[in-house]
Amino acid sequence: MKILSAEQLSEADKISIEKQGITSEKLMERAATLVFNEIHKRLQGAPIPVKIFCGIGNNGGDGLVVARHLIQHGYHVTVYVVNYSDKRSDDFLSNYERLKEVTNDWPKLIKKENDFPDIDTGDFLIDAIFGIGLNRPIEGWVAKLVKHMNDSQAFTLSVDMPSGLFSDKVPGEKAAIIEADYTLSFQAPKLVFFLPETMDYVGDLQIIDIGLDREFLAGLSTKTYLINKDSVLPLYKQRKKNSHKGDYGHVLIAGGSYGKMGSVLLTATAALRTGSGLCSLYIPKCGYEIIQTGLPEAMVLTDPENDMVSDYPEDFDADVVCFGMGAGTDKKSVQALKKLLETSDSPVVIDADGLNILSANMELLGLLPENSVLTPHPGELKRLIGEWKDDFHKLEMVKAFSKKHKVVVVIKGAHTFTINREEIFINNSGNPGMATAGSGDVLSGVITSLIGQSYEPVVAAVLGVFLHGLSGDISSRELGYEGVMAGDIAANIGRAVKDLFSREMKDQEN
Ligand SMILES: NC(=O)C1=CN([C@@H]2O[C@H](COP(=O)(O)OP(=O)(O)OC[C@H]3O[C@@H](n4cnc5c(N)ncnc54)[C@H](O)[C@@H]3O)[C@@H](O)[C@H]2O)[C@@H](O)CC1
Ligand SMILES: Nc1ncnc2c1ncn2[C@@H]1O[C@H](COP(=O)(O)OP(=O)(O)O)[C@@H](O)[C@H]1O
Ligand SMILES: [K+]
Repeated sequence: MKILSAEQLSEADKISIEKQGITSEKLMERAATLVFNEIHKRLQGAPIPVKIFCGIGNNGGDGLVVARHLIQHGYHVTVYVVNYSDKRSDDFLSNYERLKEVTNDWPKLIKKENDFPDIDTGDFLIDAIFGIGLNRPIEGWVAKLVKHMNDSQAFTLSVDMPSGLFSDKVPGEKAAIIEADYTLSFQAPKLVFFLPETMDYVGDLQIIDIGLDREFLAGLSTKTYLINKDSVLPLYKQRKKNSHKGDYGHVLIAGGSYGKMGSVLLTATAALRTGSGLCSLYIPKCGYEIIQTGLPEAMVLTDPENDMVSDYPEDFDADVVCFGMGAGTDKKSVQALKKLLETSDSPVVIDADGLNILSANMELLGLLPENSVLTPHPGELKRLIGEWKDDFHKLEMVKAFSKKHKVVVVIKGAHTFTINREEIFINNSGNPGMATAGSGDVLSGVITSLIGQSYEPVVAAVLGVFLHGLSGDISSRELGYEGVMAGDIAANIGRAVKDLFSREMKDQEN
């Protein structure tokens, strides 16, 4: 699914109005009626106080349309106009007039702090103050109103965007922003909804298709995508009936150290669960029995060292190598990674201590085979590329890094971002149950396995991250967030693949 900028969305508005021969007021009516429908579906006529805060632009206009429909359906509605200026938009004004059709209660104007209404925790708030038109931070009494709404702890639904969020930049640290419980956003997701610094304001997100011109939307170019089931289904390669283990890749996983053999065990398990034909591990001697007992399906080669890897078997014929989990950063392990990079010309996957070794020995970056995949969490990323000012700056820095070193970078997090040169793929599967030791090791195994099965590295990363998250979702459904362990995520990868094809789940998602 494409992620669009505010400019692209405004342009899509204009074109759709022209091509569909409708007025902007009609488009507002259509969009806001869909918002009303969603609210009505959930509230089912409940007699709770609904307080709608409308700005004076088109986001406020949406709020007025929603208000009209709610009043018509018998809800207990109070409409507030957040009167921060006198420049009301045309469609706001016409919908302000149209409220007369359904009520004699004129909206209450808020012009200063004294006008703020009391808000009870049990109220249902609709935030239609600002949408994609916000062009500077909210200030003065409007900022205090935002705080008043947030402090109330009342359930808050934002129309299009939580007011105070910009679609294309991170607000300042002390900015006033509505903390929505639910956001109903028009037509396309916005990048800020997924960034670590701003995603908490959004609450649960639902994108509403307001029927903008399909042809125009299809032609819009973007380099940023939200990845859901529909995006990954076409990437998946069906197995051939007439095939054998040699067709599904031989992966080699190198790493582990004394006390940290579980990490490579998890990676190798995940690789086999993702369908690798053959899986070998290159580990220190101390791990031999652990792996042979823990994963009889895997083959094991040992390093001359007992406690860490210090070397690399250069004549070993693997389709893809993954290096780093549990490896430590000893000088000897630096040599091991160096030798791997010097001998390999096909893409490798580097995770965990492999990344820490790269950060401390930047000259090794030049040895990375083209299209290698690096899978840092934010801490590892900082060591690798340095500090960023905010999440947008981080994305620019990672794009530059990806271009310079010709690698794919997977920034792990609640929404994992896969960055390939200019392109950004934002993952939309997964849950907080996956915040548990070793789940990153599992992800490396999944991605490595897919590369071994001949997926392009960037495709392996995007599909692998999605499957890993989906497997986490299946695991949490069964075990609860707290109960999920990394091994469960590895164990459920096959179910995640099956789940990709289940229609029922797909329908629930949208
Ligand atoms: N296709 C779509 O996306 C549609 C969008 N519509 C709505 O239109 C909204 C955009 O409307 P507008 O462009 O009128 O903008 P907003 O309603 O988001 O903002 C209102 C105006 O306030 C001013 N402003 C910005 N920041 C301010 C600040 N900090 N303090 C005071 N004033 C400030 C700006 O001049 C802006 O035009 C969308 O978010 C959506 O809710 C719908 O009505 C119809 C379809
Ligand atoms: N709140 C969350 N929601 C979704 N996915 C998460 C969440 N927290 C962690 N994850 C996923 O779990 C994995 C954690 O990886 P990492 O930080 O490397 O952990 P470890 O080093 O213990 O393996 C990543 O793939 C990340 O995207
Ligand atoms: K809003």
